[in-house]
Amino acid sequence: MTYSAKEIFYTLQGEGANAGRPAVFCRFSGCNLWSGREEDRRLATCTFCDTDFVGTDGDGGGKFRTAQDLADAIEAMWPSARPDRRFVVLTGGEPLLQVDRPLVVALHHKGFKIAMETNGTLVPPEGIDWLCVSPKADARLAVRKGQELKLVFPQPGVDPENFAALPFDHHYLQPMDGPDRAANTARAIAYCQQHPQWSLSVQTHKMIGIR
Ligand SMILES: C[S@@+](CC[C@H](N)C(=O)[O-])C[C@H]1O[C@@H](n2cnc3c(N)ncnc32)[C@H](O)[C@@H]1O
Ligand SMILES: Nc1nc2[nH]cc(C(=O)O)c2c(=O)[nH]1
Ligand code: SF4
Ligand SMILES: [Mg+2]
Repeated sequence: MTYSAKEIFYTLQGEGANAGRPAVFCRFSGCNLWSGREEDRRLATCTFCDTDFVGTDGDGGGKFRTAQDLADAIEAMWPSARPDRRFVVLTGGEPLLQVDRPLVVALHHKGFKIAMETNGTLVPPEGIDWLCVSPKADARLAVRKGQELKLVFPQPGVDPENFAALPFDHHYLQPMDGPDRAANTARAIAYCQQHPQWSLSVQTHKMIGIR
């Protein structure tokens, strides 16, 4: 299996329950819900993406011929201190187009806790330690349990109550970024206050100016 990564970088997780935690991010190339080309956005299944996941030309990106090669590249981003705190976030694009058991095994072998950000349309391999599922209005949800459900809000035609009963440890609303971010944030705050099962996830990395 050859893996294509847009970029690999060391930062803090910006979103959800692990916000603030140092993490290596591996952003896989490609997605099953959008080509990543602006001219295709309007007709895509997922239309609000805030991410460039096309190609392998970002910092630390490239093609990795084996799971071992990719795990080595991820390990190289972690500082020498506290190997016991190793934490990687597999994202994209859609990581489940590429993440497989050999990669999970190779990362665990190096002592990484593995988190994943996924749109929930594809079934993950065994062994992901922290699964964050972010449902999209027009896509069938295949992954219906995990640690964190993080719904971008508001999405036309999506009622958060459709997901409230799914067995996740945390249910988050994340305001949709874009031209209406301020209004979307106000609506998400109001929704959480009225439906206290839900908590607000703010994209803290964008506020503090880190990746
Ligand atoms: C870029 S996606 C990559 C992982 C996966 N494809 C997914 O959608 O979950 C990472 C996270 O950013 C969220 N996201 C994407 N565009 C966003 C936007 N415009 N505003 C807020 N969150 C957004 C996604 O819903 C997801 O939780
Ligand atoms: N700092 C930081 N935190 C994030 N959490 C989820 C992200 C993503 O793009 O998947 C992301 C990201 O791109 N940067
Ligand atoms: S599913 Fe995720 S990566 Fe794909 S277009 Fe939507 S937000 Fe972006
Ligand atoms: Mg992001």
